[in-house]
Amino acid sequence: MNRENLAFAMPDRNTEEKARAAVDVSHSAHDVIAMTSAILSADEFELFARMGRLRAVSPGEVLFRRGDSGTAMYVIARGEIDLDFGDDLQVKRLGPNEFFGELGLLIGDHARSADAIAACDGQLIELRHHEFERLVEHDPATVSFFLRRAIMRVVYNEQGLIRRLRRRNHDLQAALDNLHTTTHQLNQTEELVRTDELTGLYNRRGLMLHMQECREIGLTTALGLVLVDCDRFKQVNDEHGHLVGDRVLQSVASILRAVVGPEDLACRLGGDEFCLVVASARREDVMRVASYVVRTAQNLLAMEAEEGIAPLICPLSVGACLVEADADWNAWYAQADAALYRAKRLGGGRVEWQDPLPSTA
Ligand SMILES: Nc1nc2c(ncn2[C@@H]2O[C@H](COP(=O)(O)OP(=O)(O)OP(=O)(O)O)[C@@H](O)[C@H]2O)c(=O)[nH]1
Repeated sequence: MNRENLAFAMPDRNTEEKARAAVDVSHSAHDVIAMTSAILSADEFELFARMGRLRAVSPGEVLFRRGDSGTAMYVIARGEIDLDFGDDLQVKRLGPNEFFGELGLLIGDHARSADAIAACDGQLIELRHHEFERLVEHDPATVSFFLRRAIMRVVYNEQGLIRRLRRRNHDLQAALDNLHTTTHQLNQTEELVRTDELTGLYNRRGLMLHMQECREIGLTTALGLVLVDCDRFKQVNDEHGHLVGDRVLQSVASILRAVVGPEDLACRLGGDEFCLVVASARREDVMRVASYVVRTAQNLLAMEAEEGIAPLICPLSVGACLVEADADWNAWYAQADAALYRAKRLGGGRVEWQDPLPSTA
């Protein structure tokens, strides 16, 4: 190689001193930085310049792409090269006297870990894998120093990568924890939106959402609907106060909770009106549930009367029916309410059944 052409590229005193310092392998921070830098010492540069070939590059020229199999190392004699490691890793810009692609020289057929692209006009020294033996024969001491530097650089880069991965892992874990917390809060909020505050049963909104979900999963079988209304509840409030009235409503909720199966749903529709959606298409199952509700209230009332305590419950009127899962809530309610109305008219504290009403369409 013409040494005059390379005169401009020879490392200056500073660069050389930095690299020389790296020859001393005591592991001070400074040494590690010098050893892991890509700036060649004067000896290294001279050796590579003597044994390699000059290659001119123009801006944007691609030397290799990530994943390409490489068998050459490059030393920058003039100009700048960008190494792009992809993802969100920072592009590394190398300048004069720096080297890259060393694993191509040292081990040959090595998959490149970055794109190498010329940032401007420049000149590179190219050394191929098969020339490695020649380098060793020519100047084993400098090659040995270069090898040590190359290994340290790989280890240093790897440690940097591990640190970055750990940090990213930590960030991901924090984001995941955040997501869990938010999901939990959303679930809690959704639960609150669906729940009646006083009794803990589903509220009307919860019932509507439940019906919507049943339709979305394609539930088409008939269901039982049990409409429950307190008898003379206003009187409880008037005679014993609102708090006692609240406690009575909570007792009704407890009876409903006790009778529902895992597939059924208990709901407070509002005021002193409740309902049960029973997952059965059999009249006898629905009537069993409805009768249990009325009888339990009656039994509790009998106990109260014996003990002469403030009311914990009141008589309940119930209307029961079978409804089509795909019919709308108004049709369900109208059918059950017809039965409930009869139960009230007959004096309350009883169950009435209603077959499907004639269609009004
Ligand atoms: N304590 C209490 N009372 C409520 C609540 N919500 C509604 N009420 C009262 O419940 C009463 C319901 O009265 P009505 O609809 O006349 O029912 P009722 O007195 O049971 O009459 P019948 O159903 O005909 O036997 C009203 O006085 C409402 O103020 C509540 O959350 N707590």
